[in-house]
Amino acid sequence: MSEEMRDAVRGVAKHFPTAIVSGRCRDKVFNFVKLNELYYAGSHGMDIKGPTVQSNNVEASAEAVHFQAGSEFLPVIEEVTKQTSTTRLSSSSANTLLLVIENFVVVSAMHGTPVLFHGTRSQHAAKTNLMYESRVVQVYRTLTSKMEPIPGAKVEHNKFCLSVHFRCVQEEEWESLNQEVRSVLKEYPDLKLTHGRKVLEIRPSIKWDKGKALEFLIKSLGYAGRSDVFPIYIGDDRTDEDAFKVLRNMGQGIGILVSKYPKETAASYSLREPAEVKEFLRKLVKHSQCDVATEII
Ligand SMILES: O=P(O)(O)OC[C@H]1O[C@H](O[C@H]2O[C@H](CO)[C@@H](O)[C@H](O)[C@H]2O)[C@H](O)[C@@H](O)[C@@H]1O
Repeated sequence: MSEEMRDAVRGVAKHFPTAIVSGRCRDKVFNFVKLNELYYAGSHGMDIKGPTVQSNNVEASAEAVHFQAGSEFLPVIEEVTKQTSTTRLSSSSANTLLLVIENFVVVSAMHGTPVLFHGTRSQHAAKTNLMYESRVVQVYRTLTSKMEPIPGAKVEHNKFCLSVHFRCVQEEEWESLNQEVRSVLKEYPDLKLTHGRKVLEIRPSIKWDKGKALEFLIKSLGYAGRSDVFPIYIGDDRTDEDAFKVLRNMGQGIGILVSKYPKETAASYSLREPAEVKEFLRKLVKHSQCDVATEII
C-alpha cells in the first residue's frame, strides 16, 4: 500500500470506524496496511479482529471484537466433543456446530449458517479451529505439488482459505488446472470453490463471506438500522459483491465498485481506480460534517 493511500485510510479511521475486508489472511493484510486503528477481516471475513489502538472520535468499543468463523463442521466438532468433556456453549441440537471464539463472540452454525451469540472463550472451539487450519494446510500441500508442472500457477495460503492463481498460466492450460483443483476438492466436501479475478478461491462450505462479515461488524458495533449511521463499502473484487448486496438488503449505506469498465454489480456507485478511491477518502474526511456521504460522490 502506498504511503499516500495509508494516510488517506488513517484519516478516515480518525473519524469513522474503518475495516479492511479481504480474501487474504488477516496477518498478511495487516502487514500490507500497517494501521493499528482498523478492523481487519481476513480469509473472506472468517477471521475478524478489532483495532489494537483507538482512533480519535470513534465511538465504538472495539477491543472486544475478535471472531473466527472458519472453524466448523459437525464431524470435527463431534470428534472434539468426544475428546473433551466440555459442555457445549450453544444449543444442544445435534445439528448445531460450535464455531470459533475469541474474547466475546460465540458462534454456532445450524446447518452451516452461522448464528452469533455473546459468550466466553471456548477451548474446544479453538481446537476445532486448529484442526480445520491443518486440513487447509494439507490441501495447500497437495495443490502446490499438483500445480508444480503448470508454468505460472501459484497456490497461496490464506489461513482458512486458499487461492490458486492462474493469471500467469497460458490460457490453453486453464481448463486442466480447473479440473485438477476440482479433483483434489472431491476429497474435501466441506470445502468449496469460488472464482475471483484469474484466481480460484477455496473456502469452507459454510455460509460465510465478506457480506456476512460486514453485517457482523455493523451489528456487533450497534450500527444496524440507525438513521445516523451510513456504512460505505468499497471493493474491486467479485467477492465484494456479497458485501454490496448486504448493504442493498439492509437499505443502509452504499456499495462502491472500483472498476475501469462497466460491470454488472450490486454496488450503487463506482470509482475507476485506487487513485480515485484515495481522493474519495480524503473528501470523506474533509466533508465529515456533511449529513449524507453521497453529497461528495
Ligand atoms: O479480497 P481482496 O483483498 O480483494 O483480495 C482478493 C485476492 O487478492 C489477491 O489476488 C489479487 O492479486 C493478484 C496479484 O497479486 C492477482 O493475480 C489476482 O487476480 C488478484 O485477485 C490475493 O493474492 C488473493 O489471495 C485474494 O483472494
